[in-house]
Amino acid sequence: MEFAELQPDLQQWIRDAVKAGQQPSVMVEALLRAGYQPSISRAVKQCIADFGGSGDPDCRLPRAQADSGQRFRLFEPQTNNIPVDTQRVEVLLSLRSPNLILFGNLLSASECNALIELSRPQLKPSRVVNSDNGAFDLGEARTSYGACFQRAECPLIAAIENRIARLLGVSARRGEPLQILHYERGAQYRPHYDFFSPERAGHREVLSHGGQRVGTLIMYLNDVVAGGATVFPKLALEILPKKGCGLFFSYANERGELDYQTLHGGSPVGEGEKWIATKWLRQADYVTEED
Ligand SMILES: O=C(O)CCC(=O)C(=O)O
Ligand SMILES: [Fe+2]
Repeated sequence: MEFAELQPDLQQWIRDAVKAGQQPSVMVEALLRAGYQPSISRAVKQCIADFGGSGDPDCRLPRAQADSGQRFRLFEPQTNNIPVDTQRVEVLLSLRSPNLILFGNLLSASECNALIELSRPQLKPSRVVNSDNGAFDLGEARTSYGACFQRAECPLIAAIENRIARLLGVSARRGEPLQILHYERGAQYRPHYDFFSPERAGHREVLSHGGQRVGTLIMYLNDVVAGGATVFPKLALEILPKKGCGLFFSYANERGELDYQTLHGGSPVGEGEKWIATKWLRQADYVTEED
């Protein structure tokens, strides 16, 4: 059993034990007693190899992840009840290929409301990266309004980012700034890919900060009266927004290649309004000139 394939909370348990200097044999024994298969010892060995040295394990990437380039670890939940700090996160849907998980109860209602109020005064028309020249263009492909928050910009954002990091087993430093989007009635985000095309000149600059994007987490901040689903046209899948839920998907298939099945968009809001918060995750730490 590979360490990278374990549930995030089990990974965390093993990392914490390694960090605390626990003997591998004692850890394996405890895991076997808890009902894990003997192959769990392999995962423990990998964790020691990756995190056994000095430094804070939470801030380093497991080697398996770092080596695998664009491939995001397959997130395979074993339970639909994952306690992460203040929330009991539920798993409502899990798809292996592409890897896509719908989480319930990821954010509390008051966190959703607070994120909306925080961004209201800062909303500006959304832009898309022009793949030819790297400029951030306005366009009818995206008719929402957005606001952006630097990592850990305030305690609320930091708490949410830390929760995401623990849930997905990924350092918060790999996250881009949190983006809040507001769609009014009729507004939409046409189907697109969240990853960058390395061969397009305009994407080279964005790739220089932390490499390729590997996954997206869309958090729904309100209930939409009608429409506004996140749609995956190639999968014939529609996810209707529900306050507090989170939709995670990663873009690499089993061979580590970018998966074009992850084409997705926000369909037009039919009635009411739609608010989401998006966290994109990179291959490596996301750093900008300000860092
Ligand atoms: O509005 C949606 O549901 C999709 C948003 C999206 O694709 C994104 O933020 O990258
Ligand atoms: Fe997207």
